[in-house]
Amino acid sequence: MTQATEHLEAARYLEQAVELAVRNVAEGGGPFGALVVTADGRVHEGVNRVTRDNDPTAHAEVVAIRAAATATANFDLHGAVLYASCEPCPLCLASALWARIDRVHFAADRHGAAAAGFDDALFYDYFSGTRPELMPVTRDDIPTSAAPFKAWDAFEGKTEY
Ligand SMILES: Nc1ccnc(=O)[nH]1
Repeated sequence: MTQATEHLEAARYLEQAVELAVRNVAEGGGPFGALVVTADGRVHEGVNRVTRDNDPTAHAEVVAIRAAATATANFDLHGAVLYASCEPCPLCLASALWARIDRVHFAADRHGAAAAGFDDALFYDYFSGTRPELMPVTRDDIPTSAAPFKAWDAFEGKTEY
């Protein structure tokens, strides 16, 4: 696919993601929508459901990834593309990495989200190491720390991911 054709395809899916986001606001959700297009060409939708489900992890991108994994009965979404109405936050990027998604396209960016009152840019700062005070993370090593990995290593029936 040429770059121009890829951009046109991305724009088409991003318009859909933005439509989902706009509709979701009227339905009481956050202003975010996302699509996962799996390798088979099927389109899996997600909208932000944080406040309606009392689920702080229910970002549009995560909801779309969950829908795609459920519909394809596979935790590995390689060959899939994520389209998001807004730049995916670190949670969503990590989710896409774990899902083995090929690539990501987004429309608005973290600064647009910040202007609307969302903390995406702030959390990017946390991960870049400039705002460690937002949430201290401490290691407390204990004698059994390695036991789960030893159990995993020894277990013959494991499903690796
Ligand atoms: N990029 C996003 C930020 C916040 N909520 C979402 O659903 N998506």
